[in-house]
Amino acid sequence: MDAGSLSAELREGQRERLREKPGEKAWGTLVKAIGLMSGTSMDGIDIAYVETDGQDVVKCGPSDFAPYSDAERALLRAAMADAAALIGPSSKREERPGCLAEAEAMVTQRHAAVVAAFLERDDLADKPIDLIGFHGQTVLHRPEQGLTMQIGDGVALADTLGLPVAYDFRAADVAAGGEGAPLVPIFHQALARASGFAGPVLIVNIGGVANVTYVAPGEPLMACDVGPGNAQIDDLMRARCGLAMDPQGAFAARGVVDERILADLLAHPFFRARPPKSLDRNAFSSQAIENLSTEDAAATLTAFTAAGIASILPFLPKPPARAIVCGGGARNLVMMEVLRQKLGCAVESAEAFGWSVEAMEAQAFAYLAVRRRADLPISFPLTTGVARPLPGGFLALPGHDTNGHDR
Ligand SMILES: Nc1ncnc2c1ncn2[C@@H]1O[C@H](COP(=O)(O)OP(=O)(O)OP(=O)(O)O)[C@@H](O)[C@H]1O
Ligand SMILES: CC(=O)N[C@H]1[C@@H]2OC[C@@H](O2)[C@@H](O)[C@@H]1O[C@H](C)C(=O)O
Repeated sequence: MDAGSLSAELREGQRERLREKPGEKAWGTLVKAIGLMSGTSMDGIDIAYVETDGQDVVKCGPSDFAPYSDAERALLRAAMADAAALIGPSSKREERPGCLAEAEAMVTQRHAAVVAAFLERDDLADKPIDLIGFHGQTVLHRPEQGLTMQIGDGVALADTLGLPVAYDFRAADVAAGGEGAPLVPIFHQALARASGFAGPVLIVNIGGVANVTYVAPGEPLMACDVGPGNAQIDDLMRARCGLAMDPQGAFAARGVVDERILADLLAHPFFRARPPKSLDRNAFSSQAIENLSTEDAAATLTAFTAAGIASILPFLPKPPARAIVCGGGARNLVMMEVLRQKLGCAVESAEAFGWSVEAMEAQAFAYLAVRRRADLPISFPLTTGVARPLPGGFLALPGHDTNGHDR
């Protein structure tokens, strides 16, 4: 079957479902999509269901999270170290040296299992899925060298699930001279527009790395990575206490910020660089906090993340009227408090607006998959630095090669 007849069959399936449910609102042009995100904190896989036209209409449904085991996380860390071998003028992003091939197979299989389990949910029983958005796991991000690598085999995932899969979303942007990240801003903009905020809004995502999106009526979408997120705090907690994170910021709350070390950390040239800009997970060293107590180190790293986020303020066209925080960092009470001090505006959790703290990125990749299918741009001059709005991602159809060619 070719790509055209497959999508015709999907469209027919969609009509069939609408016929079956006369009482339901006919979301004729909406695509039923699942988004999958394995973020830089490497804590696990977020999965979310979204119905969207890839533009203004976004209906978010159920979501879930599946943690990686310690062994899987160790394999991802080893893959990240092995990916560093690809840095250099002759590097090719298709290469999988060291344990990268094993890690990629694990990532693909775990995602397939997570989707299969998710589809068993009762609340998805009457929602046949049209499309999957598969981010994969970033193991290397060096846009200045034309290199960004997300492992995860989209073609294999499409075959395993028997569903179309959009994947490898960052490559086209980096190939066109962009930063390749962040990509979630166009989704943030859709949410913010639907909420009808009157003034400028700063959406702050605190995952492994922190990034922001600035949305203001009548102004172009603007976004960038802003500094470290939780990754260094997680590394500290794992190394010192065998914990996955600083729960609710409890360690940071008992510590004292080392202002000298904080100032040194903030002297990094990244914070003075104009956006667009993006970061590798391991861009910042944790050496400076090695001699501090765990509590003081956690307090200092938490303040570092919050100050990094605030460092974007001078680059914004107008001061934000409010900041909306998503990503796991929104669960860190100390982080939220320090952000309130540093941003000088109302700082609220995404949940205050009915948005998801945890599932936002997975939802975004469902939305971006739909944009891929519709050939709509996902990156923009003021989000990744790309010269003009650019679509991104490849589409794998079951039994077909990337972008629908028969195998
Ligand atoms: N209850 C909590 N208290 C403190 N920190 C938390 C809590 N829950 C989550 N976190 C932090 O959030 C992190 C996970 O955040 P998130 O899921 O947004 O990351 P991610 O998916 O890797 O994101 P990104 O791709 O944006 O880097 C955890 O590693 C942890 O540091
Ligand atoms: C290269 C890469 O994977 N970057 C991630 C990372 O995690 C947060 C921040 O750094 C952001 O730039 C991006 O992820 C989100 C999902 C994005 O593209 O918007």
